[in-house]
Amino acid sequence: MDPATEETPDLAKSENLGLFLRIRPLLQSGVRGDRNPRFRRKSAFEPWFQKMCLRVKTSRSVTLSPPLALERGRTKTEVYNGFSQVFSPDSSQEEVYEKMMSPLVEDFLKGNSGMLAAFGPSGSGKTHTIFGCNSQPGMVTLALQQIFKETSDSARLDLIPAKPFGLESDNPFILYDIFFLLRSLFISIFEIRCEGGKEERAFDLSPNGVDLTMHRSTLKGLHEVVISDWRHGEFVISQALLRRATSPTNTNSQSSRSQCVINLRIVDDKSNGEVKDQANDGVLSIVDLAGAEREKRTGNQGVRLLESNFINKTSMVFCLCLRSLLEHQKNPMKPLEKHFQDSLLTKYLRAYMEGKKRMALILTVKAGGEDYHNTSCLLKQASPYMEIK
Ligand SMILES: Nc1ncnc2c1ncn2[C@@H]1O[C@H](COP(=O)(O)OP(=O)(O)OP(=O)(O)O)[C@@H](O)[C@H]1O
Repeated sequence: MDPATEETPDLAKSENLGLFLRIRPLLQSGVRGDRNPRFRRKSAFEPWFQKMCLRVKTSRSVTLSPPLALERGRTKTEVYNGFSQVFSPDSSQEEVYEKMMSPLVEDFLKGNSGMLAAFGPSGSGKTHTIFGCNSQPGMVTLALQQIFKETSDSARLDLIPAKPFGLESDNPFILYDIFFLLRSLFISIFEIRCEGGKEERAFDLSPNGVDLTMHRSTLKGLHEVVISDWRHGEFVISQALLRRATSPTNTNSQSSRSQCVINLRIVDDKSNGEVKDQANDGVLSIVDLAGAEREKRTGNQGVRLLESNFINKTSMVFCLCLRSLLEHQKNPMKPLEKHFQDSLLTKYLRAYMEGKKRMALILTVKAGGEDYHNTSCLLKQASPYMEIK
């Protein structure tokens, strides 16, 4: 097969962890997001093609080349192959959604749990991918749209012939309401942060949300909001994000300073009044990790530096869990290390860290010459995860 037209593996059938790579477009110098003056000055004189360290080779592989200044040393061009899909800098949110998120949502609508986590250096586009903006809605909004579209479509199919509750109308809004008498969608959203270098803690970001405590892998006190349609869901999330910890740094004008998790849960048969065990419901978790950062690059000091240490530690623990899972799967004699205990996020995501539930990772990277080190570290570290079952 022509490598340029390689097909994305069918995520629903594949047993492997979905590992996606998205390359952020180069933002113009001085545009928010690239604020380190040292790099801005240098790159102003370089032609655009010299600024690129990462290029799409095929739909599933990339070529990483050191910037010219580094090339004189020992480093050379490397190819990273086997991603579920590589998204080029001009890929749209819809394209990313279609290839990466939609199979997880379809699985979720069948009652299965799943998780998508965005992972990558600070400023590489994790938050943009997950939440997007008004003109480019992200994975969460697009997922809500798909959930409400598919559920109202299936309501139409299931309910019109039966004419439930004696309704004669074929008004789709009425049918849609009928559907949600039978099923409800709940959203919860929380962040894990570390204030002033103290112990990490979880905070509910929903209205009237409180501090949360974790018992085993369950958060006590996490509030769920019932969602009536996708716009309502989008509104709840946008309000919650106003409460999320963000700060300007040298690498991102609005850098996330916390790990943020959104959970969607559909509950069936609300009308029969039975209280079901929530543990059996399918939950779709979407995780926006705070971006690992190098001190030299961010120039963080004081509180920002303490936050950085927390962010880097969580990223490291997350990677150690996946590394251990991979080694254990390759050699079952090798025990699965209990790294998940070392951070709140991995404790919460334990089932995923132990390979018991389906997950997908999207690695986000910047392709500028000055991003070579960060991009190279991430690809070296994370590309083996594509072998995880
Ligand atoms: N695909 C994209 N298209 C256009 N702009 C993008 C894209 N990805 C990221 N950006 C822009 O780049 C900047 C940094 O992105 P974002 O805040 O999503 O990074 P991040 O990885 O979440 O960083 P951090 O870990 O510091 O929170 C933002 O201004 C964002 O709008």
